[in-house]
Amino acid sequence: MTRHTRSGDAERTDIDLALFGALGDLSRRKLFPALYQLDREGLLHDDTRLLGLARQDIDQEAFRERIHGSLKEYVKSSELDDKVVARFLDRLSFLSVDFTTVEGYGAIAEWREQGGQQRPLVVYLAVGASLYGDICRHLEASGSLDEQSRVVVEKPIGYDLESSREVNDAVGAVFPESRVYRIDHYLGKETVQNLIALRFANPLFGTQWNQNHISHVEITVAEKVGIEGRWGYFDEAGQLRDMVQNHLLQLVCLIAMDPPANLDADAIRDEKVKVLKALKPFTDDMIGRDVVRGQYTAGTSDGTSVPGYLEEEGANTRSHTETFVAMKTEVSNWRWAGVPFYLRTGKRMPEKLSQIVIHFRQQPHYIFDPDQRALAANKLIIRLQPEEGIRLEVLTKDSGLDKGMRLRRGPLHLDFNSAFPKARIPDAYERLLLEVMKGQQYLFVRRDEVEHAWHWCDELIATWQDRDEPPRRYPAGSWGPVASIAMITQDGRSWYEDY
Ligand SMILES: NC(=O)C1=CN([C@@H]2O[C@H](COP(=O)(O)OP(=O)(O)OC[C@H]3O[C@@H](n4cnc5c(N)ncnc54)[C@H](OP(=O)(O)O)[C@@H]3O)[C@@H](O)[C@H]2O)C=CC1
Ligand SMILES: O=C1O[C@H](COP(=O)(O)O)[C@@H](O)[C@H](O)[C@H]1O
Repeated sequence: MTRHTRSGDAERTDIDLALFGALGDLSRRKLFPALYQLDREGLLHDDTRLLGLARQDIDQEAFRERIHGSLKEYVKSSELDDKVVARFLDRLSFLSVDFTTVEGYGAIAEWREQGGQQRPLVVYLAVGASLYGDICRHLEASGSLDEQSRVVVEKPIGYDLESSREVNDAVGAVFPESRVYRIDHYLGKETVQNLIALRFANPLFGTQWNQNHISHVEITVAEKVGIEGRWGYFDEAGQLRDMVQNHLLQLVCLIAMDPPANLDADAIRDEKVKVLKALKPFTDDMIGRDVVRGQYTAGTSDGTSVPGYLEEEGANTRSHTETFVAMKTEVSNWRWAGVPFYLRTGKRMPEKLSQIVIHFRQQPHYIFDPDQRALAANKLIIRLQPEEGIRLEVLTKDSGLDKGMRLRRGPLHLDFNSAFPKARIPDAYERLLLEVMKGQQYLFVRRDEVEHAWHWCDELIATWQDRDEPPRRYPAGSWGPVASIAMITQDGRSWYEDY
């Protein structure tokens, strides 16, 4: 078993991994490339075995060929090492199973036995949530599990609070919470984890992190892509369920939470739950003023014409599903009362950009040029992607004999790529898979977090539905509906645009 230390060192953990949905998009694009990278970094135990499961009836060789193809497509050629590729492919086996019937599951127990020694089984469910219950039950019934087995489940966990409870109940009937790993891949991103280090390792920020010193917080998660051929899924969900319920609310939690007593998973997750419980519910009049829903129309992306949402393949041309949301919310507690959190996320924006901007308050008494007053506040910009880094905007005197005491805004900049040039920034799934293997849950979402997040979103969606308003249009390649700019300017502020 793994010995975990606070410095992150861990012996390589010997596990068996059973990947359900091994021929799907997520496995191809993310999971196999991430597992390969772990092997390349020497983080997979020599004896670790990987079993792919899907419906298609293909043999071992064809499976390995497919996975080799995925590595060639999704791993940089400079990172493909023939020796490691051969070793990695050698770990793979494949089983064709219909996940909905118990018959095929006996072969999984046999594969476990062939492996000889008793190593923990990690079950990764890279399939739709409607299959989670069947898979867990059949695994148990076929004797494939023991008290060390753990399960990894993908988002979305349901469609609303009620359906998420059904999914969690079905998984929980077989696996106790301490062995359930709910993925939110944003928690695996390097800079997101850095939020914990930044806030709780630096006294400078620790003492300033509250409503006395911070005027407002901005979170932007802009995507350049549209819905990528996923109309069926996306139109049911919309951007609120697809991005806000999980990724953006997790970011809010990490910014707003109180310091945990230690770095144990439950200490961190207890604090996150308190934030979710303190999110201010939206009333009908707040929705009209503080929330903007948008849907993209035809426009351009990287200079090329792209269709609008309603012209995407498979579209229902009357859909009111939102592809953009901007909102002002608040965490109603002593630390944050009166501090707006402005969130926005959308598809088909001009660029892929995820960043958090912490706006500090101005000095209580201002003594410089009145024309420069708007400049006079520090900002902390935490860039999640691309070009991960942290920048603190500070004010200094503009140099030159003729400048008097004119102020100049300048950055104290920590760009991870240039500060740590040899360190490859791992993909989120690499970090998350490694933590599952080590049996560490702090980067995974606990059931009550999911449920509080759904509760808050469900109330918002119910009010939207009562209002029955169509989303506002924005052309693909823009920063969203004009109303999202008006929403923040009504408070005398603007979205941070120094990209
Ligand atoms: N794709 C992505 O980028 C992301 C996906 N997710 C989540 O990950 C999960 C998987 O998504 P994705 O990879 O896109 O899905 P896909 O539809 O691309 O893949 C599904 C996989 O499951 C297998 N499968 C489905 N039903 C059965 C069945 N009854 N019996 C056996 N095998 C079955 C398919 O096998 P076969 O090919 O043989 O039919 C296929 O390998 C979903 O929950 C999704 O929401 C989350 C975040 C991002
Ligand atoms: O979970 C999801 O995330 C992606 C965006 O992830 P990122 O790591 O590229 O920022 C989003 O496109 C997708 O719709 C959503 O399901």
